[in-house]
Amino acid sequence: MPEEAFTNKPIVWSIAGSDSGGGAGIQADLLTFADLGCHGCTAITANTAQNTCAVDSINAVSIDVLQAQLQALQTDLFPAAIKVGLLANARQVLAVAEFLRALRQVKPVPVIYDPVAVASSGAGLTEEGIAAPVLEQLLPLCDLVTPNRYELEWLSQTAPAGAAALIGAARQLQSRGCGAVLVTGGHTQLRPGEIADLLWDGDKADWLIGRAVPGNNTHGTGCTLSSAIAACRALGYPLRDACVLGKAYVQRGLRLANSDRIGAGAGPVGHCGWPLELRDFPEVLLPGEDRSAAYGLVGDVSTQTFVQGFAMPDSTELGLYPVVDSVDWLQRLAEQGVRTLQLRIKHPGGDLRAQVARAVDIGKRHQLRLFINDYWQLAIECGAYGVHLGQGDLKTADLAAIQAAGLRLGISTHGFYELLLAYRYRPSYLALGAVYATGTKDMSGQLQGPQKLARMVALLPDYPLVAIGGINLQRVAEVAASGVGSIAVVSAITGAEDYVQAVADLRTALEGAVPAASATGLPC
Ligand SMILES: Cc1ncc(COP(=O)(O)OP(=O)(O)O)c(N)n1
Ligand SMILES: Cc1nc(C(=O)O)sc1CCOP(=O)(O)O
Ligand SMILES: [Mg+2]
Repeated sequence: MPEEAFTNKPIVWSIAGSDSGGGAGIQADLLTFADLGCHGCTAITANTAQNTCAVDSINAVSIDVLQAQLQALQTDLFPAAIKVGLLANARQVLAVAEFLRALRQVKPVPVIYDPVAVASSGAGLTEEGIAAPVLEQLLPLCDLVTPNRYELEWLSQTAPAGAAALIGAARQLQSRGCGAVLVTGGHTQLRPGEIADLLWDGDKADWLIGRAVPGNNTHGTGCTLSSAIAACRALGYPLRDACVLGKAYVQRGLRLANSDRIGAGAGPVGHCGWPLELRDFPEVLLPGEDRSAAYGLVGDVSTQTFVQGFAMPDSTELGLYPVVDSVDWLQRLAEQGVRTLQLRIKHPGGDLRAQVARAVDIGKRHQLRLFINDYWQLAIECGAYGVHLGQGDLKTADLAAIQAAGLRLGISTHGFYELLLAYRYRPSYLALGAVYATGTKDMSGQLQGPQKLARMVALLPDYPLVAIGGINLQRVAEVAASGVGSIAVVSAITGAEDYVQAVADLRTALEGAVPAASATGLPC
């Protein structure tokens, strides 16, 4: 039963070259895997002799030796994700592709390919003639390919000048059969001071914009990024979140290790632990914002950006936050002294406007923080306290009108990418879900669990944050340990035998709960 590895840590493989200087390749990959809580295994493709100044030689291992390593790993240490780096010649490309194809038949595993061809010093790292087997055999087996600008030129056979051309080249490369392409921005500053990576997933271009870090310790950034993404995939993060986290991990390494002095040339990027600080995370570019022209997104749907953000609630701690589907429920819960509530009518019957107006009236009489889900126009018309919108609504709702009317805005998020995107609007609160599976709404594929929740909460410790999804009395302590200031529930109240008791118990549990540094699952 090889795919059931005997391990309680996700196993990640690196199929890559050894860097004798310890800054890139296998050495960087193993440091990254360990740092992010994974066990790293290796299949070495080449033994390079290099230091921080130059690559003196590249010594490819034989196909037998490469296959022997892969075979040994497969029988005992089945991977949860694989990073592929330097492949020294066409024979290696074909052997790795053949192996991955067979492995897929056993169990699909995310494969992240960093198409290393040229060292940052400019030295060529592979034999001529590997582009064709890479494109034809390896690429279709990869979930993500992470070229830098030069590697993109090499593989797409184009010389993209400018952002729009980069998007075109990434599209073209992805159309060769891989799941997505992440073009790293270290070699091209499209705007001063910004290092932007482009993610093309076959559907949509996303720019992840980081800040340039002055300094020379940049060796191994590409290897570290791809191995961090592989580690995050192994830990269960979806691709977009894994890219955001990988970029944050590299940014943190650049920031914290930049005063290190290792070697006379470009020193290694740091490996400094799980990123928990917002300043290391990229900004997600919103289409239609001023600088989007510089990133080739002219003519896209217009988006409003908000320098000042939305009106804030009176407290960052919104407490117990029931989400209910009728005005009667609002009335009942307001009478129980609940202060934050949401009207979420998914199957409207009767006069919707009248229901929203009645809800707003109850809200005013009881001084509620009352959010109206979905119906933002009615919420504005009726003078509601606030509106709650999902990610899809952000493309269609008139956010400027909501803001101008002085309404608060809550936004749903599911994972790091959506959190960073929604945060760009500076809403009145951010909802993080779904913490657990729930019968109320199909959230499969968007479940976070308490540990991921805590890692997201750590980014915005002073911002109003709401946890939602499958939360009940037994889970309140675990959720509140993340430090989140509010807990939204549907069925724990509206499905309870005795809702009065349920409200009392949930409030007591929430008030008695304490944030715990250990909730992130990281060393404190
Ligand atoms: C507090 C809170 N968080 C998330 C949601 C989900 O909102 P949305 O994404 O708009 O999905 P629907 O609720 O409309 O199905 C919420 N309602 N409240
Ligand atoms: C409406 C909703 N939105 C979610 C999100 O994650 O965005 S989870 C969810 C359902 C919450 O219901 P319950 O408390 O019964 O699990
Ligand atoms: Mg909604």
